[in-house]
Amino acid sequence: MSEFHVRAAAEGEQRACLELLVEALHGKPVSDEVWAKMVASWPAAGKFAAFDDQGTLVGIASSFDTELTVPGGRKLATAAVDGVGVRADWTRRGVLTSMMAAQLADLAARGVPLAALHASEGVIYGRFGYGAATYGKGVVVERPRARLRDGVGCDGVVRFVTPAEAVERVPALYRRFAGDRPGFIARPDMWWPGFFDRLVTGDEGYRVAVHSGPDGDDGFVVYQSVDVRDRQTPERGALLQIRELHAATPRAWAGLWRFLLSVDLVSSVEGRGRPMDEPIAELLTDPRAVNTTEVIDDLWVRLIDVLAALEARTYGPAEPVVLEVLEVLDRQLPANNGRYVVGQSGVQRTTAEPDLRLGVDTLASLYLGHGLFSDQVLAGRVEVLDEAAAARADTLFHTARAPWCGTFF
Ligand SMILES: CC(=O)SCCNC(=O)CCNC(=O)[C@H](O)C(C)(C)COP(=O)(O)OP(=O)(O)OC[C@H]1O[C@@H](n2cnc3c(N)ncnc32)[C@H](O)[C@@H]1OP(=O)(O)O
Repeated sequence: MSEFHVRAAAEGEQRACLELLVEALHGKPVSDEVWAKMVASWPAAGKFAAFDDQGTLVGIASSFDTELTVPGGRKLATAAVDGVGVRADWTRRGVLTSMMAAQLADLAARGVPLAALHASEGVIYGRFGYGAATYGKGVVVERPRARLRDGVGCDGVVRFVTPAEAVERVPALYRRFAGDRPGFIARPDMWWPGFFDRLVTGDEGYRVAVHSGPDGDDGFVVYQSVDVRDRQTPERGALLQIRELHAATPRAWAGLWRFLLSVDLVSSVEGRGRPMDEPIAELLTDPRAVNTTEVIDDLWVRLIDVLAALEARTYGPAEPVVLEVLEVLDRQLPANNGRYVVGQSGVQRTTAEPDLRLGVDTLASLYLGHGLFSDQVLAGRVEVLDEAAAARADTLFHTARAPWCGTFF
């Protein structure tokens, strides 16, 4: 069987890496025009590549450096893993496993405590220590039934901005509230051109509207209008599909929803991957105007440095628990193996007897506040050594707001 080796990608290999990734994801070939737009946001740095014994590229694992907001509001250095692919004639021979090992070792050596990604399939990344840490829901609001309660979202104004204004204003606006919720990531400058080129300044024709409240601009929505009428349903109006809706305050958020639900000739407003706790039904006189159409895993998180990650977040009001954390594969990041006492007054390594024992992938899925230790006990993913401990851990790790990323990378 042919051999392969993995190394950091070198300058000049970026386009081949992108072409391989796009092909693995069944996208269109990378034209010169597309490459010219991508080149600035697709550096060689942060890429591990696999080559066969002829030196031909067969796999790519890419990441960029960013920050992720953890419960309590601290922003922790994070590798956003933004492109993973293995050439179809090289899959299931350990190429991804080798690239993940190289990437994790590099991140650990550089002192990056977290990695995060959006997974193409739910079965790939658990074996590398990732856990599904945030979820999003799909919603469709039937506009004819959707009457807002009196006064909801009335104290601001919404205005369209041109594509050029959007490019100018929206990144700064996003920066103002990017730290708001566990799971948010900072969007580096190189993230935005791809977003605007694809959706706003290119052919897709998304509209961008900005909300202004008493203190100025405080939210924005990016959406497109899809004509779904046909001969059988001439009475139907358009479907508005939200791509992004972010706001600094609940009032700005409500004002943006008011705007979307006020657009004429619209039958429904759809959002995908919205926060699990987004209270749209609460705005309406008839909560049944809102249909939840799907729940999908959003951000997968990997704790590369378990102690640093646990120390960085805050905890709810409960007595401490001692967690025994096991790496999924000992050879990956063995320094993480051990016992940690976790409580409101801090986190330390300990030699005390453990209350709960769990894999680093399970801890990652609970880290940002999604889900309950108790449920993971039922799933056999948390071993209980002290019967009262799971309920304590539930309270310690719970967050008031559901974690959510809301940025696709
Ligand atoms: C963050 C992102 O970019 S997500 C996008 C990920 N990329 C894609 O989905 C593109 C299409 N798929 C691919 O390129 C490849 O199939 C990859 C990257 C998913 C997997 O690469 P491979 O080199 O085949 O993985 P590798 O051989 O190291 O497999 C390791 C283990 O994971 C399993 N595995 C890997 N991919 C899958 C999968 N899609 N479904 C089920 N099991 C899988 C393998 O069976 C193997 O299991 P084992 O250790 O029990 O034998």
